[in-house]
Amino acid sequence: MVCASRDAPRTAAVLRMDGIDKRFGQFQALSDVSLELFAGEVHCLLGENGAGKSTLCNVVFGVHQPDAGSMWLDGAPYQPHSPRDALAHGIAMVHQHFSLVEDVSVLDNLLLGQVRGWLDRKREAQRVRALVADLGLALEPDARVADLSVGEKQRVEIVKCLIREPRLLVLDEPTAVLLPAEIDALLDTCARVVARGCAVVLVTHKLAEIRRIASRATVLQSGRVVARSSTPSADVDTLVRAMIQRPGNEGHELNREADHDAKPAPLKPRSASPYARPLADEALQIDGLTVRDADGVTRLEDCTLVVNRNEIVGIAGVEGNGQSELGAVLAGLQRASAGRFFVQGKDCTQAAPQMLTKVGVGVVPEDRHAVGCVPDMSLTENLFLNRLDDYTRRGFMRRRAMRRDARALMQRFDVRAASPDVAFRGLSGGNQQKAVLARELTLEGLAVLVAAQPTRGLDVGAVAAVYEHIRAARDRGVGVLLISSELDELMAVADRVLVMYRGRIMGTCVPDASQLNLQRERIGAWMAGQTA
Ligand SMILES: Nc1ncnc2c1ncn2[C@@H]1O[C@H](COP(=O)(O)OP(=O)(O)OP(=O)(O)O)[C@@H](O)[C@H]1O
Repeated sequence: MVCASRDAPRTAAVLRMDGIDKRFGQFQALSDVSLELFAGEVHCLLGENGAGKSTLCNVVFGVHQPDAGSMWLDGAPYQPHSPRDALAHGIAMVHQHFSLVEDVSVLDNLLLGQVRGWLDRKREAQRVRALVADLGLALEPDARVADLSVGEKQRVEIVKCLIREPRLLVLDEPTAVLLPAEIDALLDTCARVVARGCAVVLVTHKLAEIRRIASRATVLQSGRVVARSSTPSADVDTLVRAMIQRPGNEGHELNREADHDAKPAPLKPRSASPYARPLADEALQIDGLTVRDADGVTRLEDCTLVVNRNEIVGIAGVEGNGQSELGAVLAGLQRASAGRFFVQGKDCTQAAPQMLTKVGVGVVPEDRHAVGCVPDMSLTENLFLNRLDDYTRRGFMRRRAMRRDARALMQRFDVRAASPDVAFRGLSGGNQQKAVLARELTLEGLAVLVAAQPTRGLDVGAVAAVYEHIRAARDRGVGVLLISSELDELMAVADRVLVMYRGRIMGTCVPDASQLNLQRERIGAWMAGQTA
């Protein structure tokens, strides 16, 4: 546990922001935000999805220019007109989404845009190795980025920033896609970085991270600062309350308070029998699905399982153990090398995504940016992407009807955006996720929902709402396959949990609150490949 930064001596702020306003069209994303960031400190930025955290980071990093207010860097006026300008001023940022070139090496990615003229690769590789060792990170400069895990890619992004020796490092939700061990490593890196005198801004929804690392915290709500703390680990409850409270409905919002890690659904005791719920017919039947990659490596092996109507089946496992391939095959995005799957008895093994939509398969993909949306289209179009035909008459789009229905979906799923007409790429990360969920959960004739990491990047309130939507779908007869790397989530929501390891199903467990510790141990062993 590292907390060296907490008592760092106070000096003048590295960066001071005074009365920052930012509008997108008519939408006020930031209002009168003032903030001070100090060397040797981790400053956590908190707030619901769409509160303005990324926008604020982007103002600091020169992606957006503020409409009002001023910034001061080490006491001098600071008005970055581009990220390049921010970098030149010693400010670096890791965004929510990776910006690496997949087909080249780690080293090439690290040096991209930095080196002009002749490059001494050997010397640069040594410099990278030294920095990486100093930060306690495991990273091989010659590895190809495409072969790295998500956690390793995140490390490359961070090293890419640190190699420039910034005085301020902005990390916009860097842990959303990481596994627990990777998060630990990242927080240790943060602690080391601040110990060297750097200031760090960390955007996070995870309360354990605030407790562990934050020197200071600021809460944004609807673009305004609503709370600050210089002792965040002691004030977590108050900060969460400030984050989710709305003027006029405090009582209601406080019910959503959660003093744990952004996964607020309580664990409810369950019946010991997996079949206490009346079993109707099978929604999804998977029979011996096998996926081999281009190199002939088996990624998914002889996967056989059934998801019944009115049932949520969870798939647990460390990421990279075949879950992605299973999700991709069921979404029609990848062909199986062997085996078949049936949706309500119909063989869909060769079906394309459009056909799967027709037979009632909703898919929340793990990477919504790659397959779940079209960023340049509007929010409305993305909400109805899989049913645009329903809104087309004689070759014309019925835009008014679409907009009306989009508004209704936005309200029902709490998708917060200035209007249904905004470009999807303009939505906050969490609101994009909510929009994809809204589209898939409201698919007409939904029979099977395949949801991979559906709560990734969502705030505490939104996570609870997603669990409710998934349970409601189950209760109206949908069979849900919930793929998640969060064991707590699966134990709270799923009726059965299957554990995958190296492409195989290792075991099944019916979550039971009275045996939770025992079950977690067993699942942990399966996740590590132990069968006994
Ligand atoms: N380029 C843009 N164009 C239009 N609106 C935008 C743009 N960028 C952000 N917004 C809007 O500003 C608001 C704040 O978004 P922001 O991404 O800053 O939220 P956030 O707090 O980071 O949320 P999350 O936790 O979901 O990532 C959102 O309503 C979003 O739709």
